[in-house]
Order: sequence, then structure tokens, then C-alpha cells
Amino acid sequence: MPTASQVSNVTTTPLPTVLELHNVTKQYQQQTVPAINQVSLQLRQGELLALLGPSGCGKTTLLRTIAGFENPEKGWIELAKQPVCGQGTTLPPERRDVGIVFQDYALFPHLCVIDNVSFGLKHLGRHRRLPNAQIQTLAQEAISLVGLAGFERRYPHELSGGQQQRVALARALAPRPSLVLLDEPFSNLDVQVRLYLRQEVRSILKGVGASGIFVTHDQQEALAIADRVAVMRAGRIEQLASPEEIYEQPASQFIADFVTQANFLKAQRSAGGWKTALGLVDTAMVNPTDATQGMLMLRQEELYLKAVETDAEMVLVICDREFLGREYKYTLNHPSLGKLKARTPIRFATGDTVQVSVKPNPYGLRVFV
Ligand SMILES: Nc1ncnc2c1ncn2[C@@H]1O[C@H](COP(=O)(O)OP(=O)(O)OP(=O)(O)O)[C@@H](O)[C@H]1O
Repeated sequence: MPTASQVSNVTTTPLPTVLELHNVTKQYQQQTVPAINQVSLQLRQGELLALLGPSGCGKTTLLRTIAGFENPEKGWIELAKQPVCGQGTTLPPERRDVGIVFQDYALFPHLCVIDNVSFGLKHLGRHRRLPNAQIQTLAQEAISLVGLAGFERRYPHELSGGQQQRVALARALAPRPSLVLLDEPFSNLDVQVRLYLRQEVRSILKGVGASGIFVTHDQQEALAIADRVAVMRAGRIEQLASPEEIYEQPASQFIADFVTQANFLKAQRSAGGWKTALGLVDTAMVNPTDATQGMLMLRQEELYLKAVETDAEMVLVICDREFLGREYKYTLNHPSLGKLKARTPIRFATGDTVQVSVKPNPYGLRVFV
């Protein structure tokens, strides 16, 4: 594993690839469709990738296949340019130079922190036996790295959930793997701890130059901490791109819906612009497309709300509101349009009537066919 200074010095040259998947397909016996279907991807050294998607789309199966707990029927995987499965090779998990952090921490309750962290170092497989002194040094370094120096003799039940997850991370990092796999690592934690720990895990991985892949079904989490996000649907990767690109240029209506929870309105192109139930939207505000009709995506922040009297034309009613601190999130209702979501700093009360217009944005509105 490279040092932090090595990592920061290599921003101008492309970093080496640590992981490659080539058309990997895994189908469980009881299933009629593959859990992961022809998945290909590359991960560079130090890169943090999020696997994002709805329940059952294959995120965990993909992670488990990379770790070596599942064997794919088709395709192959290389770690550091060495095949680890497929093409006649099957390396067990302990020989893949991969650290794993589970959702439920999976710590040994009868072992204290340092023994939990050392455990993996003592069981690296017969190909990597380490002397005791080195095991102690590596374990201590990993514990310090995750901010738990002084907690070495505590038992898991004497730690908070966030601290237990730090121990799990220390255990994964102690053998200094080039890749760390994290399966929904923050989902058992309180919101505050979760927000804090996710940034910290990112900076710890970046600090040691390890690559990471984490599974999440939380869009904000994926966009907040990953360098790239793979949005999965029914076993396939539907889009693999930076968080900005996923948000600004979603490849499909499914991604736009899942990631940004946008509104979609039927739209028809006419000479004057795109006709929608909310009025005419200027063609210049919409990304160029050959389509003449489709669903116009309107993100929650792209709706402008103006208070009006109930008898005005095209009135929507505020039927729910959430105060988010800097802004409000409103649910609007219209008898024929149904429900729309909008975010704005403007304050309205439940029951207020508003008219909605569309705000331009720098990256353009999108129409999906
Ligand atoms: N051991 C198994 N045996 C049979 N089918 C399985 C097994 N594990 C997962 N599956 C199926 O494979 C598909 C993908 O499951 P997977 O757990 O990878 O999805 P996921 O995206 O991680 O879902 P979640 O977010 O709910 O954890 C699902 O249809 C699931 O029912």
C-alpha cells in the first residue's frame, strides 16, 4: 500500500488500476435471473467507488464476488493485474489482499479491541505468516489510524456503534490491503454518527491510499463521499460516473428518479417550447434532444413556488412540508397532476395555494423518452 505522500504526488500521472471486472455474471441456483449480469468495471488506486441501487439490485452480491465469497459463472476478476477468479483461477478471500467491513461490524464479542484487530493479522493464511511483534505494531497503527488509541483493552460491548465500526475498519486496514470493501458500513449508526463517520472513513482511506468500494442504498451518502458512483439496476450497472455527472446528466429516468428523486412531467415539443401541465417550458432550457415527446425531469430545486389565491389558474396545494434548516421541502398536490416535490428557502404553510413555474439551471433540464 502506498504512503499518503506518494498518493498526493501522483495527481498528474494516472494511478494504477487495482481492480478489474470483465463481464462478471453470478446467478444463484434458486434464481431465474442473474443477481449480477455482465458487470465490468475498473478501479484505480486510491479511488472510492459507491455501489448504489435499490434493494435486490445486486450490490452485495457484487461486493461478495469481488471479496471471493461468491464464484461467478461467467467473466473474470483481476486484482493488481493478477487474476483472482475466472479463467481457471479461484483465489479464496484470505488470499485476495482485500479488507472487508460488514454492516453489523462482525466483531468477536469475547475479544478486546486490539485482539479483534490482530485476529485477521494472525490468520492471513499460510502464505503470509507474520511475527508477533509485527502483528502488534500493525494492529496498534491501525487502531491509532481510526482514532481509537487508548481503547485497546475495551471489549465491543464497552464501545458505541460508531466506535465498533471504527474497530471493524481498523481490522480491515491492519494488513494494509490495496482494496477495502465496505457493505453498508454506516447503516446501523445514528444519523449524526453516520454523517461524521462517513467523511472520516473517506479521509482515512484517502490518507493511506487504499481503494474502497462501499455498498449503499443512500443516494446522498454515495454522492457525498464517493469519487465515482455505479448505479445498479437488476444486476447491471446502469451508469458509472462521478457524483456530479450522475446528478447533472443521469443516463436514464430510473437513475434520475432514484438518485435525485426528481419530478417527471409529460412533455410535448411545440414551436413555442415544451408543453407541460405547468405551462410552456422554453426549449433553450432543455438539453438538446431529437425527441418530440417524453417525460421532462424537474429536480425539486428547479420548481419556483409563488403564493396565489385559490381561484387562480393551475393552483397546487402545499400538503406537506419539512424544514431542512436552510430550506424547506414541500409536497404539492394537484387533482390531475398528482404530487410534486419542491425545495426552496421560501416559507409556506401547509394548506397554502401556490403556482409553480420552472427555473432554468446551468446544466439544462432533461427529457427522457
Ligand atoms: N444466497 C442467495 N441465494 C439466492 N439468491 C440470493 C442470495 N443472495 C442474494 N440473492 C438474490 O440475488 C439478488 C441480489 O441480491 P443482493 O443481496 O445482492 O442485492 P442488494 O442490492 O445488495 O440488496 P439489499 O440492498 O436489499 O441488500 C436478489 O434477488 C436476492 O434475492
